[in-house]
Amino acid sequence: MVGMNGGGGLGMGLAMGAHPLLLSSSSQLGIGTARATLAATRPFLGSMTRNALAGGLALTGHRGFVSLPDGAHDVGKLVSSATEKIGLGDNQFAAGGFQLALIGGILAGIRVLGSHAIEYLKKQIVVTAEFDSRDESYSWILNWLSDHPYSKKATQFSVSTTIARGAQKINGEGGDGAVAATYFLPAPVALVLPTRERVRPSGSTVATSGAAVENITISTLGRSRKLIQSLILEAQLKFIERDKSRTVIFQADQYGAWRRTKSRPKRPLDTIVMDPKLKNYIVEDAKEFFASESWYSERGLPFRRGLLLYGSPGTGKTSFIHALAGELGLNIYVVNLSSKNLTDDTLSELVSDTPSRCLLLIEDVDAAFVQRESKDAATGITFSGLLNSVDGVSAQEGRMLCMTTNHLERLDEALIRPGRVDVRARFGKATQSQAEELFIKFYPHRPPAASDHSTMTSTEASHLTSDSSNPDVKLPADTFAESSNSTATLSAEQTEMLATRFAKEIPDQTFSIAQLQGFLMGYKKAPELAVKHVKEFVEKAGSSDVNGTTKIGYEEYEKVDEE
Ligand SMILES: Nc1ncnc2c1ncn2[C@@H]1O[C@H](COP(=O)(O)OP(=O)(O)OP(=O)(O)O)[C@@H](O)[C@H]1O
Repeated sequence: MVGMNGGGGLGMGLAMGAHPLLLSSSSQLGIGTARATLAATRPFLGSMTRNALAGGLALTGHRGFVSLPDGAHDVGKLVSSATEKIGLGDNQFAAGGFQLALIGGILAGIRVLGSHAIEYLKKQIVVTAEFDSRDESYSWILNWLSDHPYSKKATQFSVSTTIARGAQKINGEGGDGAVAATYFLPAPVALVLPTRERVRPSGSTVATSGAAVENITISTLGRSRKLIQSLILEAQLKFIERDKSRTVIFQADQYGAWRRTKSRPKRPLDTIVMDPKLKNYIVEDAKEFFASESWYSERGLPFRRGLLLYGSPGTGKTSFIHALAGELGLNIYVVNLSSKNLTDDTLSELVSDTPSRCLLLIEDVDAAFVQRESKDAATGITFSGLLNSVDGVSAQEGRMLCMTTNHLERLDEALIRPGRVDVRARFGKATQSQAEELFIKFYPHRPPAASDHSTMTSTEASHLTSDSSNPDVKLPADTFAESSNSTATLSAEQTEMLATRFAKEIPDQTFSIAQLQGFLMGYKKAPELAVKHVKEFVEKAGSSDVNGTTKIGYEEYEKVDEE
């Protein structure tokens, strides 16, 4: 390789001999001798060529220019006779320039031919596969490389916060944490000749392109593709195996292609607080849909289903779709209609590029359009473009379109007509029983035991909550045992009692689950304090103090935590 590069440098230098700049420079360096020689006698043109050649070499920084290879003499003779033939022999300057150009051309030709020959040879003896970071196969290979034994010995790493899988995790995965996940990715060493390269897509600049693109190239010696094929298959299977317990989320990138953005552990359906009948209906409907492809094809119906979830912010629409995807074992493809990069064509391509079994999610579908009018002139998509993508001929069979909106009334009827939307579900604010359910799910508790002596009596519990507005209320001593995590000491019965008291204070269908959850977050380890302060929270609702995240009685909480 080094040799090839060295040769390349020499060829370049000589090819540049045809360049006027090099010609004039050459004059300074060695052409004086050449001119004298030329003036004396033409048969010495060869030596002029040699001098010019030496000048060119000197300019390229080549140290060995004084000892030219023998072949150069032959080239010189060839060039001299060519100069004679085209009648430039009388004009020294023209002849000199022509000679330099010719030599440069010949040697550049040799160099190009040489690199072609090497490329050809490489193709004969090396099989190469290239993986682009814009494609999912890149993640398979990265994952495979990072798991491979050689990577454990790797001494070079790159650190990434954008690759959600396929690397040794050092800090929480997939956008759930406050700090971006960070991974050690082994830099490839010679195994089957993998190389990794960071490139910027052609035509883009630092200012215009976002992230640079990376390539991994894997080469194996020999002519058989089998090794690389089995490696790719192994990498893919390994990756799929890892994904089984996770929901992968894809988003359109700036080039209009799907890009895996994160993967999350599957969200269990029972973490979603909602009307159980509605939950069950949607889940069963989706399961039935995915199991009835032949039913659709027998009737000539497009094998697609549309689901529209509408309701106030923070009522669980998006969370439910994530849980549904987990339940069905599908990945989610998210389209952001407000994206400036999205045009009718890219949307149509994206929709047709989704896999045959997936959830296609368009969030806040009202955000881009009010009725048929585009909200923002800069949005590249039209209403008819959206409709065409949703149900055009290119729309992928076997996918479920899920749309969410906070404003059903703003949607054009055409978008939500049967055929495009088959199931509409309203997500309302929390009922009292949902507030109670949320409380129980929020605080972990011991499973009920036959003889539980440490349980709080119902009198204690009612004393606590009936006096919840009283700051001097005495909390039962055993509720806050030695552990700083007081919830660990609560039995199921205690938690249920507290939950009932909590829910009693929550007015029906006034707060979203997100708001209530935000309030409880202020008392992560102290359910009793949550109950104590819930009345205050409700009274202050609507004021800027209560946005669902304010910690009321923070100092008190800290005190409890220290005990
Ligand atoms: N019904 C629910 N069950 C469980 N958690 C919920 C529920 N509703 C909201 N949450 C919690 O509140 C947060 C926001 O919920 P989510 O994004 O699903 O609401 P949304 O209805 O999609 O809101 P938006 O309309 O603003 O997008 C999440 O952390 C979620 O866990």
